Amino acid sequence: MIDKVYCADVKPELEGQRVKLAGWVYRKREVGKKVFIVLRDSSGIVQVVFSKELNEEAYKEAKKLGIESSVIIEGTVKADPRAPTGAEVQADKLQVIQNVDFFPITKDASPEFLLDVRHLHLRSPKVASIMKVKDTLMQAAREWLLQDGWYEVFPPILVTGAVEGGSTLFKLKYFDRTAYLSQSAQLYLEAAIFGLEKVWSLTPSFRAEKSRTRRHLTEFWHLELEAAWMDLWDIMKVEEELVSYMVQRTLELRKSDIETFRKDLTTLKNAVPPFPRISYDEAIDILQSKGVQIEWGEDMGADEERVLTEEFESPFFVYGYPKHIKAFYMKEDPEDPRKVLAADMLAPEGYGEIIGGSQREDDYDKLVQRILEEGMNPEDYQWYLDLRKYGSVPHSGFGLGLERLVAWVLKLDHVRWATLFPRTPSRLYP
Ligand SMILES: NC(=O)C[C@H]([NH3+])C(=O)NS(=O)(=O)OC[C@H]1O[C@@H](n2cnc3c(N)ncnc32)[C@H](O)[C@@H]1O
Ligand SMILES: [Mg+2]
Repeated sequence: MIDKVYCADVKPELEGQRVKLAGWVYRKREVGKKVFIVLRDSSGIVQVVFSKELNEEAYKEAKKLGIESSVIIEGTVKADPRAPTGAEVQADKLQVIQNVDFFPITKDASPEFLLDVRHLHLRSPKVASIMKVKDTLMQAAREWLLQDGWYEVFPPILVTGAVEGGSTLFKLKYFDRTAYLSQSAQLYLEAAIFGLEKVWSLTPSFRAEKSRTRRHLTEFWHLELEAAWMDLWDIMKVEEELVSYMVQRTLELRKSDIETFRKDLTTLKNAVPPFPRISYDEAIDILQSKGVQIEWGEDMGADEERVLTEEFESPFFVYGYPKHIKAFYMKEDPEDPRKVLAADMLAPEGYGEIIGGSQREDDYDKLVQRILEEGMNPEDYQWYLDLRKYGSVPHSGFGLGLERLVAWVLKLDHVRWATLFPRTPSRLYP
């Protein structure tokens, strides 16, 4: 490994020190007998100056450099308030690893072109910031889950049935059988709670969603929790404590990356428990009072949720949805058989649903009935039904869409920017 420092390490207090840097040419300009390079590495950028007077050989080589050329440079740190980071390196040594004559990404590149060359776009500082924020959100989640006594488990991705409706399953040939890509690890997490009680997983989930919205991917990263003995209200508290810790910790560790995307941090700072809670009934009343054409019993889509989020300055819950618009596994509300014990967490600023959660039906016969009502075959879910035969317990859980959380935290205009290689109905390459 090269004995180097990072661009972000080059600060005014290092004035006079000799440093070695390795990275890529991010920007380049020539002024008189000097070449100014903005060098990029994983930590950020720093200005590097090559001058004919200091070292003619390095200066001549620097003149030939193209954008994104990979280089190793050595030189002396000089504090300079005019430099982008307050200090620069006056280089006297340049090793060109690979010179690039033409880099295809230009300033006026369209979003679709950037996605066509996503493998090259990943290196941009803004994309790197998104991925650092996503990394920190998940590191924070792991911190919280560990200290709160949750076990990470590793459920299968190759499965035999739907969790969230058969219409969004990706089917594949599994030897002489049919398999599907997992829509959610939930059912397997429910099996795990009888030994571990509180479990979580981070897996890719797959939805053959034809909806082309700014919040749908066909493959997304799904953080899911499941807990024995918890009811809906318990799991909602877990959700708000986890999301609050993730957001506040990321604000603490990645503030400058976040501010690259949004200046107003109010809603992020407001993400502290208790999050506001409204019932589905209250949500319908609010929407109708704002002129939205929606009746009780109808599902809220992205547009309705966007309107609803205008009422809040923090994430909030909507609970108590009608049974017929929700999944088979959700427990009927004992106080109102038209409803289920389900709650979604919605992010403000128009982002809407980031978490779907519920208390699960723990009665064998009622679950069989719900499976039949949904037109599914109980035999396909025999293993899942068994969990209601051998020491069934009240239990609840939820799934958080990691890209949707990142999109809200950074105010991205589409979840596709929150994942390394987005998958949508029209995009499978690169
Ligand atoms: N363990 C559970 O209880 C999870 C449950 N079985 C489930 O999958 N619920 S969900 O369909 O609302 O999806 C959960 C979250 O997963 C995200 N999600 C769900 N679908 C998508 C798509 N297509 N693209 C991106 N993100 C998506 C979104 O944030 C949802 O709130
Ligand atoms: Mg949902």
